[in-house]
Amino acid sequence: MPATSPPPANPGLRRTMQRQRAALPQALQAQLSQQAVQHLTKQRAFRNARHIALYLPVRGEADPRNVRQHALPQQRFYLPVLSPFKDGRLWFVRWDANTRFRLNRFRIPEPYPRYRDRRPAAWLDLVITPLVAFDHTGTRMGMGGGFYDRTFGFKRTRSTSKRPHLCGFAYSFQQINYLMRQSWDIPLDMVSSEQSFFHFGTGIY
Ligand SMILES: Nc1nc2c(c(=O)[nH]1)N(C=O)[C@@H](CNc1ccc(C(=O)N[C@@H](CCC(=O)O)C(=O)O)cc1)CN2
Ligand SMILES: Nc1ncnc2c1ncn2[C@@H]1O[C@H](COP(=O)(O)OP(=O)(O)OP(=O)(O)O)[C@@H](O)[C@H]1O
Repeated sequence: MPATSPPPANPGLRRTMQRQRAALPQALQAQLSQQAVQHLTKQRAFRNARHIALYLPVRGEADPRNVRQHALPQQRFYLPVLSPFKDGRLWFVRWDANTRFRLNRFRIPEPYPRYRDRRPAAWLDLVITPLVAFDHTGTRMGMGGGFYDRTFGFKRTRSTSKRPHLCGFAYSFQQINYLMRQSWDIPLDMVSSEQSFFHFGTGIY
């Protein structure tokens, strides 16, 4: 990798992958998502996790919502909310039967950002992340807002604690040979797709 600053993230690839994702027929989205849910929920990383962040899928994203059907009694679920402080970070707010939703500025439903329902990012065990593309080293390309990278930036320096584990959730066609890792990128620890479950690195989950 060159020592000079990296080129900007590839907007052409991002758009192509987003379009391909949105073009999947709905029944196929549901079927592939269900298989990825099965792979994920068999993992020790899932069974050992108590506080788990999911996301509500939009525009053809793989759908992790049925993960909750495999919930163990002690598990609690959370959803990302754009921080009301407009600092480009995500809050994670409890998702249960009482959660009320509104649309955020990207027209994605999110829980009302009630401070008392919020769990700091560092106190989550497992974060299921949406993604546009990923590679075999765990590099993630997202929607381009930098929200997950900013929110989990603390993982870079906290080498003794691997929590929370970041697990991408995707269709296998979203795997790309090689994504340039940017200086701010926080790599994924795992990815679940309909074909496989990937563990990157050597961490014990
Ligand atoms: N389902 C889901 N929820 C999520 C994310 C996500 O990727 N998927 N996010 C992941 O971070 C956060 C929201 N981030 C987002 C960032 C950009 C766009 C988006 O649509 N961007 C437009 C450009 C819009 C603009 O510039 O105003 C685009 O891509 O065309 C959407 C969500 C939190 N919630
Ligand atoms: N820790 C950070 N501090 C400051 N800026 C950041 C940080 N992380 C990302 N950014 C900025 O966010 C922008 C978008 O980053 P990137 O394209 O990697 O987003 P993404 O991971 O695809 O998006 P998302 O996480 O929202 O799905 C970059 O231009 C970068 O400058």
